[in-house]
Amino acid sequence: MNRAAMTASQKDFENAMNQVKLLKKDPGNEVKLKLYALYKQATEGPCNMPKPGVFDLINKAKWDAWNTLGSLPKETARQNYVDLVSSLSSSLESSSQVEPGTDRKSTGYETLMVTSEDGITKITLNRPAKKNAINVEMYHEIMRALKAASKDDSSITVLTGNGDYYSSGNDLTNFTDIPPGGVEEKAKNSAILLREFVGCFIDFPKPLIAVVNGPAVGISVTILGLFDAVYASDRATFHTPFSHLGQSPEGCSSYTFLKIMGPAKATEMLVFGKKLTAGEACAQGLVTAVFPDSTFQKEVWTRLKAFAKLPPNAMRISKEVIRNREKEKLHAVNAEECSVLQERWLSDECMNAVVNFLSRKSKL
Ligand SMILES: CCCCC/C=C/C(=O)SCCNC(=O)CCNC(=O)[C@H](O)C(C)(C)COP(=O)(O)OP(=O)(O)OC[C@H]1O[C@@H](n2cnc3c(N)ncnc32)[C@H](O)[C@@H]1OP(=O)(O)O
Repeated sequence: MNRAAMTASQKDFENAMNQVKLLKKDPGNEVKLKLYALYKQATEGPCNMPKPGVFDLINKAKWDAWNTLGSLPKETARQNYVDLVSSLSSSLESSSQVEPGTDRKSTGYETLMVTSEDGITKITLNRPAKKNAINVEMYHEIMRALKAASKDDSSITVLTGNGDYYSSGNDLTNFTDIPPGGVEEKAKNSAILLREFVGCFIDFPKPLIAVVNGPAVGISVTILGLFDAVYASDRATFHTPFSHLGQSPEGCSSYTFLKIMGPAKATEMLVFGKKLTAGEACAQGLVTAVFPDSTFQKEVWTRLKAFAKLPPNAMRISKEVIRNREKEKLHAVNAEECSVLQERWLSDECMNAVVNFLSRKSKL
């Protein structure tokens, strides 16, 4: 009897492991850690591995989850794993039944909303609960959306944010997903991703407009120098706290900001991390126009719809004439900024700043 139950449980365990691979929705980090811990306990018994170092955030979280299970018997861990997967499968299935074919699914983007209407392709950063922080998936999706927009039949392209923030910049948890090659490989991959991401903005062929609906931080600010117009709500702020984060400027801002506002003002922002109000950013040339938050959407979209009626080829060619002679320079600046950052990401200053944010010791 006992033996039959154990055999059945082992089979269920294997089925459950397969079911996890087939889950359509990500169950979230907390659940994934529980699954990991139960799997390790069920297959290897109690955790007797040395505790990973403080910077090895992912392995430390895994170790903590496993270690918490103490001396839980292997069979119980196996059963708990099976129960957790079964509850997970039914809850994820039922939630997808409640919202069949939502907008996000139909557009094929997880972190963005992309619409095309009235000659305008609108790309909306859509992680409002995380202040539209740009995670790795969002970097890839923005590049995909820009490539699609460059070829669609819209005249202009707009980037904006959903919720109270435009974007809080790079998602600092991007730094916690360390590949087998360690932090050096992570820094190298991030530099490659960043270079490709910024390159898409440098090369974007149509008028590109930022509708800055709220505060903007880090890379969401620096790339504004590559936009053709920037409209801001008077609630928006512009903040590039690179020194606070042990990092250095990107998005070609080491070149564009100097041209836009001059070296003294650019240094205040990029080196000393001075946060600008929308009015200040407009006075310094980073922002095209500022509108009261209460009428922001109405005024901006009226203006954009009028722009989108202009002859698209003329706009595209005018942008080419204005921007093309700078392109080579911008790509060179982008490459240099990424290689400097690759080193910075490995510095104690940067690692401490990320750990402080993740352990909620510091906010901007
Ligand atoms: C691979 C390419 C790299 C490119 C290099 C790019 C560099 C940069 O962009 S540097 C700038 C990085 N950004 C930051 O340092 C901002 C960090 N965030 C904050 O300081 C604050 O969250 C805030 C001031 C933006 C907002 O504060 P508050 O209004 O108090 O809201 P919360 O802190 O409670 O945020 C809500 C929720 O969102 C999460 N979150 C916000 N920003 C980020 C972020 N940048 N990365 C990761 N997560 C972020 C925050 O953790 C909260 O999450 P929960 O605790 O789960 O609710």
